[in-house]
Amino acid sequence: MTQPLLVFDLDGTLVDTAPDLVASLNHSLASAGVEPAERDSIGFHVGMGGRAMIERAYALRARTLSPIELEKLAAIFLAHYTDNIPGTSKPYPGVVEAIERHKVAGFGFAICTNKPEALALRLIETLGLAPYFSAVCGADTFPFRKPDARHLLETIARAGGSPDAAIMVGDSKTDIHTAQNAGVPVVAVDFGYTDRHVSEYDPSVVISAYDELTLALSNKLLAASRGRVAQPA
Ligand SMILES: O=C(O)COP(=O)(O)O
Ligand SMILES: [Mg+2]
Repeated sequence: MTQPLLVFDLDGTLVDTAPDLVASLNHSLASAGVEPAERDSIGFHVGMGGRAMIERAYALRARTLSPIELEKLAAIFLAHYTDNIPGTSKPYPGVVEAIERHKVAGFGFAICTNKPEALALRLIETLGLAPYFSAVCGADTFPFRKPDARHLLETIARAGGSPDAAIMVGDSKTDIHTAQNAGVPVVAVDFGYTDRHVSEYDPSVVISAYDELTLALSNKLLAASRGRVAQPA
């Protein structure tokens, strides 16, 4: 029997990276003489990568940003973020316990993130989480990325799993649509980085804390999807 698999998104799902992402954003803005941004003003853009955050900060100030300036600031952002990993980033409360109880029950684990793979690896290694994950696939691991179903399906394959024995856990529209495109059930956390409440994207289930990610819930989701063959959109 294929080992059941939990596939986690990273930013906003497994690890709360927002404070460090905003710190690196503000470092890059300072290099251009732009005043710092508040975390709340960046909103869900914090989960969309450095360029999206920089564009958001400039738009809030009605400042123009040329493509060249954007690339320059994005490089400054990335260097600062990389140099400071893990910063103050921490796994969300209860996530390690949820992983542990699934591990004892025979589950494997993978990460499917739109963070660059090297940054994702560095983050989970410095947080001591790397040994749990048999595959860590980022935005640049394949020629496609979430919401393309193949990002999730290839992550599952690398981890030795199967789409009909896998569950995605994510915090955003992108994660939910990726899982839906792949025919994989999806647990949405409601405490991550999202533009609208995750329930609006029709995930299999919404949780507000990791103690709700029980074995009973995972087994129920797997039982419901067993026998269905994933059809990439
Ligand atoms: O960094 C990003 O673009 C988003 O990362 P995530 O897919 O882990 O949420
Ligand atoms: Mg996320």
